[in-house]
Amino acid sequence: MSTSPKVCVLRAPGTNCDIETAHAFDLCGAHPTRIHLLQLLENPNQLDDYQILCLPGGFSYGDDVGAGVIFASHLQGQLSETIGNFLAADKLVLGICNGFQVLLKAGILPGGAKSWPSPPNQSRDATLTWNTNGKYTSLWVQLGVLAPENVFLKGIDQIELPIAHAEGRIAVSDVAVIERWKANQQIAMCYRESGEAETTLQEEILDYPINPNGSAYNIAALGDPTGRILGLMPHPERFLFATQHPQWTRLGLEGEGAGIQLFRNAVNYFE
Ligand SMILES: NC(=O)CC[C@H](N)C(=O)O
Repeated sequence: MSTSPKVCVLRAPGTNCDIETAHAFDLCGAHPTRIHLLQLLENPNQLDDYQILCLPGGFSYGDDVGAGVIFASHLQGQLSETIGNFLAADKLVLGICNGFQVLLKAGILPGGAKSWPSPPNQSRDATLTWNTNGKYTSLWVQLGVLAPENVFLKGIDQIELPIAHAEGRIAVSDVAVIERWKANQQIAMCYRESGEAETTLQEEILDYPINPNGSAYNIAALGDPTGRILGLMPHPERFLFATQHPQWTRLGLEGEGAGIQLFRNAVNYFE
């Protein structure tokens, strides 16, 4: 029996990408509902009704303390058990930009269910921090997929998407972290030059604007070891239609934008 998944698009004060993210899931036949974090805190059990949890982009709590930190502390605190149940089930989690920052700062990534619950103030082996250029940066980037088994990335080899962030640089405590991610197929996407035949993980940090934020190993997205969680800095919900691409006339693009495939893959998982 095929069912359309219910999607909880969880927003907090300062989230600003929830409407278009819900629209992306809607276009793919899912049933998205935008839920405010304060509503979920009042009744955490409502999350059990959903198959996909999506944390959209924006400026939750004004990026005070650090992008995603306050939102993350709510997930680690009052919602710890609810999130734990969600992660343990055969369900999907997607974090886009600020949502990725929340997933990483809460400890939902990189370990997923295995490393939950994740107490606040625990030392982390990776974080998202300020772009090397010290500025909020908004441009289109080329990405290569390195984890084709991640549910969201099925059938995508490379993709062009926009980024818009100030704290998008992946930093890791040491190279052993990268080795572990590599072994578990957790390095989901990397910034790359356009026109290259294949994407390889390379230590050399590619120059701006190819790698727009100076991320270690040019990493743009991470998954958990099961491939059911994805966090990415680029915004797939901003490329649902060809006409959203800045060069759509020159390139002769028509119809859908490439970003919609991530949402469709998530919906197809439940068929
Ligand atoms: N577009 C976003 O989600 C931005 C995330 C975050 N506010 C940052 O600037 O890093």
